[in-house]
Amino acid sequence: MPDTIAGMKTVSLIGAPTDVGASVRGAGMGPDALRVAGLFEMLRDHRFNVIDHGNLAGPPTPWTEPKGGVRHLEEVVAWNRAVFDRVAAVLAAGQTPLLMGGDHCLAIGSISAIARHCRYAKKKLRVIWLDAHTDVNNETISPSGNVHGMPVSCLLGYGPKPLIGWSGQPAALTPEDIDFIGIRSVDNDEKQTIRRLGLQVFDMRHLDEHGMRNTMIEVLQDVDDDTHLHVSFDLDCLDPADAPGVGTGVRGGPTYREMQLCMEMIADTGRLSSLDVVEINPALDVRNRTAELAVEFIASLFGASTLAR
Ligand SMILES: NC(=[NH2+])NCCC[C@H](N)C(=O)O
Ligand SMILES: [Mn+2]
Ligand SMILES: [Mn+2]
Repeated sequence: MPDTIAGMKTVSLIGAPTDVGASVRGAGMGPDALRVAGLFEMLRDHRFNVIDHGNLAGPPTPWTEPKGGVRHLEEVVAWNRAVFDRVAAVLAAGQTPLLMGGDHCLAIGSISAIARHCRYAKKKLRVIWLDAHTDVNNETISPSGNVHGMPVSCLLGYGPKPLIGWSGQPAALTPEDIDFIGIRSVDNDEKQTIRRLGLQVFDMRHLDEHGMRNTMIEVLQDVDDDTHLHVSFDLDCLDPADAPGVGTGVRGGPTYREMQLCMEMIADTGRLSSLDVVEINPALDVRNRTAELAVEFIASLFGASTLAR
């Protein structure tokens, strides 16, 4: 492994087996799919200490219709509370949290805990959001009411009341703290929010025109020694031809090679400090291919390039 991540000694796997923020069932099986695909062994083979904390507990998904524009709010709060508490504990122990979702609503708890940690540790938080979607809906504009389409709004302080302010500040993130990569599905009202907040969205058009290398140089330019880099990796960022096991797949994603380069360039900064791996839906997958692909990309993210020791 490159020396740059030598400081990252213990990776803590946290399973959050729920599809509470989605309307397609199955993302709750994501943590075990990642285990079966060998996530623990891969990290251990790359000389990390790895602790698997097992799965968090939370309420079952009730599969009710949205109320006040939000589906399953009470259960979403309960799951995120569990995620927040465990991610906070792992960070307090000086370990690197790797959240195994579960759907993308869990990024609310995960990134809120990380933002609070960064404030106390005097680190500059930067979030890289790898996704086909910007997930910047809220209860007034969401076409679905699904909270997995709202985590970014909640973290920016614009979501349903019970889901905002968890970091100890009105907003866990400011718009400059987050970069979106791979975007190709944005709802109409989300587009206005993106423009109003000036969010840094590197959509597929941008990747087509500038390539992954130039895009990542731009994204990573101000990452320095004081930066805590968090990656929120929604597997639907990939093309569904490569990653069929997702609930809201959108064709036209980055290629396998482009995604590998993205991961390697993040690894090269030596500043990756936490990770969400979300939206794997084994019920829709083909022989666990999507979880296996995720493990390959996570290996690159943690520094396992072809010529690394
Ligand atoms: N994390 C995800 N897969 N999000 C998909 C969101 C889809 C759509 N924009 C919605 O709000 O319902
Ligand atoms: Mn998505
Ligand atoms: Mn997402």
